[in-house]
Amino acid sequence: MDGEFRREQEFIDRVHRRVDDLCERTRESVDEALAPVGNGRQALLERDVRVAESTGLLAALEAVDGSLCFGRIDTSAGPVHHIGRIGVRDDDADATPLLIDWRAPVARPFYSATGHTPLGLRRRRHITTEGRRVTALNDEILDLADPARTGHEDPSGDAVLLAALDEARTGRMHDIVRTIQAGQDRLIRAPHSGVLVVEGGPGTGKTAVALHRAAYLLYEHRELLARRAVLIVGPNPAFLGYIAEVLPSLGEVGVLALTPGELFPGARATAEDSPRAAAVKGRAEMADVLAAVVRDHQTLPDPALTIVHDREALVLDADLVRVCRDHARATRLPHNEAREHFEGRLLNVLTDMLAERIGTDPFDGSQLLDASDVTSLRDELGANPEVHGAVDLLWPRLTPQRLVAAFLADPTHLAEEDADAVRRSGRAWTPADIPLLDEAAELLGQDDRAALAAAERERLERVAYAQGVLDISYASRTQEFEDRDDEDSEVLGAHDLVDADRMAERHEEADHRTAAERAAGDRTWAFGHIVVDEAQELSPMTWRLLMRRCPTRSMTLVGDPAQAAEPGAAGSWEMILRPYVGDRWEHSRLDVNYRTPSEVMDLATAVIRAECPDVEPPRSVRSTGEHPRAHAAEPGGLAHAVAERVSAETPDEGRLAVIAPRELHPDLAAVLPDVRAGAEPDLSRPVVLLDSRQAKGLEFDVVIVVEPSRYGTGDLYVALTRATRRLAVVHAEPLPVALAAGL
Ligand SMILES: Nc1ncnc2c1ncn2[C@@H]1O[C@H](COP(=O)(O)OP(=O)(O)OP(=O)(O)O)[C@@H](O)[C@H]1O
Repeated sequence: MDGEFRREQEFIDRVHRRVDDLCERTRESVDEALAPVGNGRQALLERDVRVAESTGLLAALEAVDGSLCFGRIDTSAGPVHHIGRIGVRDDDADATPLLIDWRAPVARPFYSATGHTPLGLRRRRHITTEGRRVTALNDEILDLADPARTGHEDPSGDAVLLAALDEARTGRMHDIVRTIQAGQDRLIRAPHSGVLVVEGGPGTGKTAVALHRAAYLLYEHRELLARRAVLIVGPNPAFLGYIAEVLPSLGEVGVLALTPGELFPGARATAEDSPRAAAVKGRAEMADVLAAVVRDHQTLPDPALTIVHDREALVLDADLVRVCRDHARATRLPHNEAREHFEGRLLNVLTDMLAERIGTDPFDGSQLLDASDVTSLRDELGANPEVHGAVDLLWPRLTPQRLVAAFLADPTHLAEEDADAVRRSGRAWTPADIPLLDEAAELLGQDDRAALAAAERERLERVAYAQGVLDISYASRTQEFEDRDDEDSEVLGAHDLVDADRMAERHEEADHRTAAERAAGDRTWAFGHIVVDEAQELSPMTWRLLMRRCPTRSMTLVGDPAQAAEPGAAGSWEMILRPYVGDRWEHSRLDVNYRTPSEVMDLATAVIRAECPDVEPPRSVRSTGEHPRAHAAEPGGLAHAVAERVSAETPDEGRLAVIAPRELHPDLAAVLPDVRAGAEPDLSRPVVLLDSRQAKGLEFDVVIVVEPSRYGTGDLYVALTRATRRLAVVHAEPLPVALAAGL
């Protein structure tokens, strides 16, 4: 071990000792806090504070164990900074920063300095560790005039990146904090406000950038985002499982990840639509259709309704009810909220009718009832079940589920062929129904205001209580947890981990829900930031839903129109965004493919260009020398040919995916050992069976694409670009022409 190695090892040991120490003290603090305390309010308050502080800090510290420090920058001015997944301070009187969080401004040159623009750096060092042991140093000299050399120089500057890309896949996405490239870094650290669109071909790191950006924003705007949470929308459950560990490993917990089929609390999509039905349901015009459907429930009596009150028959005809309906509609309130106005006006009409009937002097026609008599009459009418029945009939209370289910059973306001496409027989919701439910909820509004007001009163009491807890926490903060204003104020404190709202929620149900968890159950939650992956797939109706969830329009949208399952489903970014943000959005491109070797990418490029000649696929950063191969199966022997390929290609380390049309899955699962066909593939297994939609966003060391002629071009392009090392194609049917030409 040379001197450079030894010094880095000593440094890494020191940081780990410090973190172990912090963990130990934090654990003790949790144990102490959890020990029985008296029933006194003060004791309980203090315990809440300590548990909240300590468990959050512990989670952040434990999440990064083993890969704490990965870089170092030596500045021309002299100071040296070590960069890590979290920031750590020394135990000395000044709490000197030992390790700088990768997101801190001081760390930025580690990612963006070049020989041309060294940003004040002399040298950049990548430190590779296995567990706590330093295994490699890779240095880049950024100030060529500086003669000092360490013997660990990496002249190409990309050895660490290429080694990371060559690693066997695990079925889980890993963070890229060690090797974020300058172009990616710029997007990760782009300002929080506004809409940022990141477009790029397969494997260009769009998902990685979006997730690291979320982590960066949670660091930069942690107060706001811990309170409002970040929503990540990904294409399918397998994808969300795949990315699940990236953010916690970066130390972030204020994140809610959902598929489009989970965006409406209280309903979950479990069925699939035909492409035609999904397209119809996704059109922006569906908002008008649903508004018309709601209006259809605000009916006029035909024939007239008769209400018997005190033996008087009061007749409500269409003209009278129309007046009430116009009045309620003029309030422009959602349907369930406007009902009260309808009911009020209807009662007035009935009261006038009744007063005239029973209160008119038969001799001179004057009104015998005074104002208080009329009020009593109105109250009596208001208690008459027949009046309630009439209101229920003419302006019923509606739930989004009832409204949308009734609409889908008998679709109205649609052209006949569209109605035929969306008419459903089953009861399960599909992903395309979710934005319809949300739209319906907007149109209907709440009808339980009394209950909500009571709940709000209770909540405010709990917030007041929790504020007391936090005030104690602030007054009793230790230096260890104290937040600092300087550039690397990375150690979390109670005020970062909890706020009064969140604390209040804990007391509501004695649970420990984060803002993200609360947001999951609240349709009207306004997120602090929304990240959408595979954004090219979302329909205009889903965009409407998402924009409602983000009134500040702070969003990161990543996608690749060439990978769209239904080309042009939502139109261009401009068409999507203009209605919501005008031209106030930024568009950027990533054009280096970090996943797919050039041999595989060349083939995928030929396939996509055959249909979309204008597509500009990304340039692969690696080549493996292994060309994709086609394997023709005997008639009837497809499954066995696939099984043979799987056994020949399964890597010792890493993952293999068989990507096949859904209808072939039962036959394939029957011949592939340990492989199950199902809606939610288990990516932790060495061999996984998927269809192309399920493979979106994922990657595997080896990919076998089965019967490619059955895919649309977008889906085939996705399937072909999932491999990090090798691709094989197995088919019994003729291959698509462009694919055959490239193999
Ligand atoms: N700077 C980087 N350092 C190391 N690995 C990287 C880097 N950028 C991207 N990668 C890796 O490249 C692979 C592809 O990245 P990612 O999945 O984010 O691409 P994508 O653009 O979302 O792809 P697709 O559109 O095909 O789903 C991942 O394994 C990711 O970790």
